[in-house]
Amino acid sequence: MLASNPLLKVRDLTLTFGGVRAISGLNLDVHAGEVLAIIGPNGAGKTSMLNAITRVFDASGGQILLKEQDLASVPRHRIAQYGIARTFQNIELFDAATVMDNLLLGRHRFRHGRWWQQVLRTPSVTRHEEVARAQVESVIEFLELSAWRNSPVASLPYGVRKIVELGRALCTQPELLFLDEPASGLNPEETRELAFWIDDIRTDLGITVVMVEHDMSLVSAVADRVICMAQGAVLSQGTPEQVQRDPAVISAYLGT
Ligand SMILES: Nc1ncnc2c1ncn2[C@@H]1O[C@H](COP(=O)(O)OP(=O)(O)OP(=O)(O)O)[C@@H](O)[C@H]1O
Repeated sequence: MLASNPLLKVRDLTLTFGGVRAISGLNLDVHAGEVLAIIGPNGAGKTSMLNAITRVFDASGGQILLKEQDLASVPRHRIAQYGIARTFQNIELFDAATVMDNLLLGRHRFRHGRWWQQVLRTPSVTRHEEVARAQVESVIEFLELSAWRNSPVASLPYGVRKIVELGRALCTQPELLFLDEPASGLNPEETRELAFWIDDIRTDLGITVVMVEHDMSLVSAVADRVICMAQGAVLSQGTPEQVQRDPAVISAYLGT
């Protein structure tokens, strides 16, 4: 049974781009400890929803409440401090930098001290750097990335780059993790592996996961709950089976 007090509440959210209404009065809850999948036909507003919650775009109206705290006025660069991390549809990593350096960037929100303490490398700055490295090492171990640790990201297979991006998000030690089409570009075997990682992230690390995903094999394998969006709002929600069988969902996908 779902906890009565959601971790995240989205209420009457609206997002417009010029004359286009990408999100239109969206209401949804995310419960602590769940894996929630957001599905829906192209243009349904899934990525816009994710961008509004993670503050890439300013919503035109409505509320985004994380434990009752409204995120609407939180600047994008501070969202990680609220325990929120995300990955992107098109992987966003520093290609020339190594896996290790990309993961260390994920620790940015924990950077300690004023600029002069950083320059002088005071003991407390050094201590914080050690903690950062230890956290990065634990993520490398968790996601089995040690073989790639010193490789530039540009030299890695696509599927590994996706896991590195997931790792960078984990390095921020989030409470709530958003994944934007994590299976896109992966082959069926990589998608099956991804399902295990997502399950481990929820079970072993206790992180709540919200993923926007088209691949129903991944959704069925890991999602506790599915929300189908259409035209910027929630069309249907339930278990993966319930939503897949909903005639309204079938007709939204068929465009009828
Ligand atoms: N930056 C933008 N500027 C203008 N219009 C946008 C922008 N981003 C999204 N839109 C429009 O908002 C609507 C919702 O798009 P969005 O990308 O959120 O849908 P989606 O459900 O994620 O689609 P897909 O599954 O194809 O990624 C679409 O009509 C889209 O053209």
